[in-house]
Amino acid sequence: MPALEATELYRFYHSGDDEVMALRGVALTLDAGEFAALRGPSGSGKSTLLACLAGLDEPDGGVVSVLGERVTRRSEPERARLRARHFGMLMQSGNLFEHLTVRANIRLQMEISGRGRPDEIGGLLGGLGLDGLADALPSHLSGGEAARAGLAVALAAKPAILLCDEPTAEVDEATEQLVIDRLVENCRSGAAVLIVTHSPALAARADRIVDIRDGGIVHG
Ligand SMILES: Nc1ncnc2c1ncn2[C@@H]1O[C@H](COP(=O)(O)OP(=O)(O)OP(=O)(O)O)[C@@H](O)[C@H]1O
Repeated sequence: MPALEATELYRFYHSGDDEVMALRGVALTLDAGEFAALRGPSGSGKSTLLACLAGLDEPDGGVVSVLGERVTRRSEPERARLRARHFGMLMQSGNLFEHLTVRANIRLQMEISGRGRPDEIGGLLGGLGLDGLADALPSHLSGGEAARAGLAVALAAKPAILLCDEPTAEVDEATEQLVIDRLVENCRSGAAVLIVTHSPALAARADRIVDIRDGGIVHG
């Protein structure tokens, strides 16, 4: 059984009289232990796809299943339960509660998912080059630090499926390698990993490249 399976996903947006077809019949299967990089130009549908896969957005057509359980066409509380149980997510923004420290954000994720231990937080942050920032508030972090703190939250519960939107967008090369190493590590421990990225270094470490154009997968 695949970790994540999407069939015939469609998503339309309306603005005024215009209709944008953000996803047009996307099919994607991701196995446990597989590391896939999702590439595509701006506006091609990458963030929309991630949101639909994670059950953060409801597609207008198609089905998403996680470990054999359907995510689509369920109530928000049911989708939230599936997200907490199976997913780690890093989106382009909104990954951290601004009034909570980095440590408290990670603890909250551990509590919601029922997995991970507070004594692991130091190691998690150290592994992402965030030593000394456990007690910082998100507003005191740089863009790159906030993305890595969001990634620490996503990794905290050792999710079966990890979905990340450009985790290395704002970091230097050495830090990028650190982030890639953590992603690969999680994948080797059995997670299915899908990363939206423009980074050649990250794509080079992926088992598989998925290319999306105009809401349709053209390769992978
Ligand atoms: N809430 C929305 N309302 C209307 N149109 C939207 C909305 N969200 C996305 N779109 C449109 O859907 C298409 C896909 O957007 P999406 O954000 O998924 O692309 P992307 O590949 O992630 O882009 P980027 O790399 O710039 O983040 C674009 O044409 C975008 O303008």
